[in-house]
Amino acid sequence: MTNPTEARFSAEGGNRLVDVLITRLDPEVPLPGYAHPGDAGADLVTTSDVSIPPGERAMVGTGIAIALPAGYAAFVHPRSGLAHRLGVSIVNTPGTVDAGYRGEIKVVLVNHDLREPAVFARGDRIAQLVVQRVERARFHEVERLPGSARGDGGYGSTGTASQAGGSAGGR
Ligand SMILES: O=c1ccn([C@H]2C[C@H](O)[C@@H](COP(=O)(O)OP(=O)(O)OP(=O)(O)O)O2)c(=O)[nH]1
Ligand SMILES: [Mg+2]
Repeated sequence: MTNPTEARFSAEGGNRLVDVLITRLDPEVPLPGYAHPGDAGADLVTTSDVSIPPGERAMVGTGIAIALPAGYAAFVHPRSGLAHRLGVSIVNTPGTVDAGYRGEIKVVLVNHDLREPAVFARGDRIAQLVVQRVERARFHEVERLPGSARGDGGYGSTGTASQAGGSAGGR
């Protein structure tokens, strides 16, 4: 594996696998692990014990650094179990790890619960990393954009009621 910037692939089940170089900044942390075949996210652990007071946030280290191939990014996503059980998410979800980033992957956890502190021990799985192919845009400035069915409607313009009956104009 001499050129980390060139994507190399293999296959496993339905997934295309891309090789990603990784170093452990903390020799005791496990490599990011996929819990099941086909899972999109590989779990990341915290290297420190942390207690996040109600409504507050904390940046935790994961003890790993990676070199993604060019054309890839990794996204740090929350774990749904922590969200459901504890009210814990990630402030900047999903966090973006650029292909050129060689520092430690860190996670900015937030405790949305307003009563209980969120307590994690070193080695607990606190987030998941999703590696994805990404495009970069070439931006072409124009006077007028082409028309579309949506136009400038957004921010709830379609309402919340079911549209199964085909009625337009939501509320
Ligand atoms: O959850 C995250 C998000 C980012 N990063 C690292 C990798 C990423 O490549 C770098 C910069 O992230 P981002 O571009 O989101 O932060 P910024 O505030 O724009 O910082 P910068 O000015 O360094 O780009 O920080 C993490 O370790 N975890
Ligand atoms: Mg940035």
